[in-house]
Amino acid sequence: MALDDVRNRIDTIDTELLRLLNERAEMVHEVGEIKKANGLEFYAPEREESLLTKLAERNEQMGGKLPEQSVRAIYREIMSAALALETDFKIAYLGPAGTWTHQAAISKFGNSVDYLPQTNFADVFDAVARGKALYGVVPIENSTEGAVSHTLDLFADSPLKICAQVMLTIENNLIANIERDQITKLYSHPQVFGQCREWIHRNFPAADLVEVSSTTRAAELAAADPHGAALAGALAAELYGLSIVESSIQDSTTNTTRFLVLGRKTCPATGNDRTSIMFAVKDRPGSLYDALKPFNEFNINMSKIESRPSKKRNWEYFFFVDIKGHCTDPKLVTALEELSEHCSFIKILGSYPDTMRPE
Ligand SMILES: O=C(O)C(=O)C[C@]1(C(=O)O)C=C[C@@H](O)C=C1
Repeated sequence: MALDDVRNRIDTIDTELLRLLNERAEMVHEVGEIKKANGLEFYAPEREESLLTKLAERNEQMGGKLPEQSVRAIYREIMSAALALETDFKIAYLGPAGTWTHQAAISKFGNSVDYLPQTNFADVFDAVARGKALYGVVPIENSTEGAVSHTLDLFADSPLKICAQVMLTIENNLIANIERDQITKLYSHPQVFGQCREWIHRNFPAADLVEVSSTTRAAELAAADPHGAALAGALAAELYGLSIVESSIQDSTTNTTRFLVLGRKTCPATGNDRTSIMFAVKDRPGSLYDALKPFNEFNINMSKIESRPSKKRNWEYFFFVDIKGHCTDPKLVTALEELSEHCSFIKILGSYPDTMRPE
């Protein structure tokens, strides 16, 4: 076929696709009206999960040319447009624009919704609690650096629930607008310095390390410093017109950060869920051991445990535990009841799809 003929064929397909997308948008609008009338959540992570899984399966069955990742990316944007049609959809995130949290939020909610950058973790929680944003996105743990303790601490006094998680592969780069041999100062977020510790030791052992509040701020400062460079993502480099001097400098090739989506309600069960809880145990010997025993008894997989000072009383700790399953599963209900007997405080932070696939 001649080039023009193929392009004409593509034009016809695109017109048909557009007609179908608008037909879908009509349906989505109807879903939105039903949700409004019934006070339901507009964002439905469980439905998105099952839809994306089904589409990936169908694509494979039909021997589709598109890789699964592309199908998911295309539908991410279709659903983003759907959410924007259903309501005034705002997402608060740890800003400024260009941070890894911003990228995680976009990878979950797409480009059609509005994003509200916040200056710190508390403001993200606050924006959602006060209804300035429908959802918030915060980092919770990194595969090499561990827990983000700021986020954990904020759950103690928050009414918010976790409704989804986002896994993002983190690629840090050395970015600057000067030559490599002119660099004497490195700007970045402390977590990123931690993720690139060995690389810094090998490449810039004498450089001054300046810790700042975000990788975007690091890029901004590096752009104005004749001897400075930043360790940050590609989006931050683009925002401040910096070049990537060296890409992918993190010590671990599988450097991944897990982010949480916070909202007012948790997510319904999908069959593959994770539940996050926090609790404080009574002050007596063996209480933590006793508290965790029901998980063993009921064969519930515990994937994570962290502890943080409660900040309410000296030497009292909050434990943050993630378990496999949904908080409405009968065996989880019983195990959590048993656990609560050993606790001076317990809170279910939420149940949500346990997708470990990086976006
Ligand atoms: O099915 C729904 O609940 C919708 O709101 C529609 C839709 C979609 O585009 O398919 C959009 C957003 C939701 O998060 C999930 C699915």
